[in-house]
Amino acid sequence: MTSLLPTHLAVPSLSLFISFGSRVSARSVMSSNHQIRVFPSPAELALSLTQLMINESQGKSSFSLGLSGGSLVSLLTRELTKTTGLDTKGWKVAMCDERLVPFTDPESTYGEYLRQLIPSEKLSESQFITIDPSLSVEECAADYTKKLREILPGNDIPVFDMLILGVGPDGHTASLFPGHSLLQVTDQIVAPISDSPKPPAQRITLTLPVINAAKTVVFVATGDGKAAVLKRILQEEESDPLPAARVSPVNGTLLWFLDETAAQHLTCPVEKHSVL
Ligand SMILES: O=C(O)[C@H](O)[C@@H](O)[C@H](O)[C@H](O)COP(=O)(O)O
Repeated sequence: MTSLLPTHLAVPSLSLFISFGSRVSARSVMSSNHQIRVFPSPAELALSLTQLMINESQGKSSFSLGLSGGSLVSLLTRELTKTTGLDTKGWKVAMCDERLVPFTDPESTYGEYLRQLIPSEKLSESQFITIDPSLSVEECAADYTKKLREILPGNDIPVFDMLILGVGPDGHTASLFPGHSLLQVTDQIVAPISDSPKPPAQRITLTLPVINAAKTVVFVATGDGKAAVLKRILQEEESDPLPAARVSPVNGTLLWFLDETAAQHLTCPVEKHSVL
């Protein structure tokens, strides 16, 4: 099959287009800037994701990347640490959201990337844009806003090259939770949250305007626990859409990277990929 994506977003893989059923909503229709890719296993997904990151950053003097926490950390770092010939010199890595805890706390997302990634020397600590966990959550969001504006100057809304997001079984993404007032924020690029339903309660998060300004947004979801919510996000037209369903890059590309278990309830068109 010929990919509709720009060549830098095409992933070298055996891919087979399949269309399931007839229940297709506007959200789930694949287009040149919206694709759902399904992999036989999380390992194949991670390999393809790494290839995508390499393709997108190749030949660029700088590559701004936002990473999420949760299960993504080990899925991604396991693959990145064994990738050879990776040129990450220009990479600047921010967090799509971060928990307000010291970096030594196992709950710290940056702390986890640090522990799992730095020993492999694929990235250095200085390439990460980190929060200051000694601040109050409001000050922390303001400080992180300043740091992001420094690395991504020139636009009212900073434009990341790539954001990698997870999705919770409740449909949250980054630290944007269903029904939360942060979903309405339009005048901040980083917002504080003190009542996160997923512990720890205090976090900072990118807001929807900055997520939707990114050039490429990749959602990663694996496992049974995500299957039901993915069907809602990708196939239902809800009057009050779940946070992950509100992600729709204005000028960018939206890619869903799922394993077969997470995609088990989808009846919309998807691309099946196998890279091993
Ligand atoms: O603080 C965090 O945990 C995240 O950054 C969060 O937004 C995560 O991406 C989702 O909760 C999915 O997490 P799982 O993949 O672990 O379910």
